[in-house]
Amino acid sequence: MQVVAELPRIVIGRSSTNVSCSSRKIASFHLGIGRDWDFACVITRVWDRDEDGSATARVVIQWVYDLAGGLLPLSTAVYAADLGPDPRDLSLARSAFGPNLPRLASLKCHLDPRDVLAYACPLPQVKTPRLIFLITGDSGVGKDYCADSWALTINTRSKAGLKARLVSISDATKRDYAAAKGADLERLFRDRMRDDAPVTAFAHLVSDSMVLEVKIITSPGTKLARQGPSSDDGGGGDVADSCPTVTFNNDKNGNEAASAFCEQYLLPLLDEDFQPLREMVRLTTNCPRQGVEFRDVLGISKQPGGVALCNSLLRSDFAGDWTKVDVIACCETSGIMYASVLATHVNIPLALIRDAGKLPPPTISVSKSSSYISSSGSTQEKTVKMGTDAVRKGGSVVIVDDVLASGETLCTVLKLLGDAGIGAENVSVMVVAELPVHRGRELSRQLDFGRVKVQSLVVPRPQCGKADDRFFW
Ligand SMILES: O=P(O)(O)OC[C@H]1O[C@H](OP(=O)(O)OP(=O)(O)O)[C@H](O)[C@@H]1O
Ligand SMILES: Nc1ncnc2[nH]cnc12
Repeated sequence: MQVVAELPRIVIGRSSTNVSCSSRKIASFHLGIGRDWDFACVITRVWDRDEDGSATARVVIQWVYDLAGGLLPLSTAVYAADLGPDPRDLSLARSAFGPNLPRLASLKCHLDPRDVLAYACPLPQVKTPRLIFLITGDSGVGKDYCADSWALTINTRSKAGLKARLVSISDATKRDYAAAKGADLERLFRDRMRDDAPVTAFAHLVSDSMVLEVKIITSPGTKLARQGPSSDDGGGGDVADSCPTVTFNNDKNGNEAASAFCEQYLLPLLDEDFQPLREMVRLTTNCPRQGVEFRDVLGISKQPGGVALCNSLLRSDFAGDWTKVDVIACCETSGIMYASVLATHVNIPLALIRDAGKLPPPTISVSKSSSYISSSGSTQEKTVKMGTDAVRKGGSVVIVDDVLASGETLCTVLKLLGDAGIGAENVSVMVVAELPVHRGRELSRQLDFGRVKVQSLVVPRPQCGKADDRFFW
């Protein structure tokens, strides 16, 4: 652990036997922190090698930390090398890396998920929010009021002890986010948070979190009464392909209705059962090809109780009414496993969509681009088919799949259903795991399927052993 701080500059050496803060090393610090400093303070104490790990060595090291701790507030910058893994080095790392520290921590988390380079630097834990509720609605419907109420309800009532944090998506938030994630700040500033499809616009930017939209509406009379006639209506109004996760009617004054809504609709989304399912999705890097992160969603079935848990969540999380669903549609291969178990339990027939040549005629067909995982970089196309009698024209269909990634598979199924006379307004989608980074919702919106309600059970957990999973935001 070595530190050079400015005004006064501090060089702190911790080493056994050989004092390593030679003038050569100090010279190299010059390169590390620039030349605009006047002097460096070198703090060094030594112990004999055979006292490594002894009480004496511990006292010596503590002395260095105490002295550095006293001097750091007086410094303006720090040069750091060989920090960690001692957690006491964290404050030195903070001083050394300043506002870049969260970004460095996030990069380390992604590039070294198993913490092989534990000795490189003691970095803070990256806290990834498990779930983000985007509260939307026209100006004056009471977004701030409801957000306050719901955060309070979550913080006091969540059985899993999850904590909610309120954040407004201001320029400052975007700046913090860009610093932490290395995102393109210019683009974040440019892209307005679109009220008509905010999950689509936002989810890929926070791709380790589940993003859900809670839309607040009121009658025009209530809005007028609360806000006055001269208000500027900043919201998007009713948009044809708006598809919020849940909608809250905030016409009644007082907290009672908001709090009851949270209990009924939001708290179940924080159900503890989603967490084990999320953890069952293992990650393999560079599979099936270099640069690809494979999420083994089908592997849930290899874990004790995995299929049963998944099935029960698919059943209970569905925002619609299973008794009004005519058919569950699924596309080979992996989706069929989850769809068939679900179909058995909700007693609904399956419409199987299979590769050409695997279903008896008569069939209808559509061409399909490869899924993100199955494509080998090229744009391969194949034909998939469905029996003409698999769905009734105008019937109500739920598509079930294991993964939503690029959305190619989902859009193919939607096209096929469209050709069979099932309009987007009669279709819902349930997937076990969503990988927002591949922007499947965006593709479905581009192809005019924005009105289709897509629900996913989990966004697989970020592969960082240190993430604090009790942290809701
Ligand atoms: O959103 P997308 O990029 O289309 O990815 C999602 C699809 O990818 C997988 O199918 P795939 O046919 O690759 O593999 P499978 O045979 O295991 O179902 C998965 O089962 C989904 O259907
Ligand atoms: N299991 C998976 N992991 C990663 N990307 C995918 N795209 C489709 N399926 C996927």
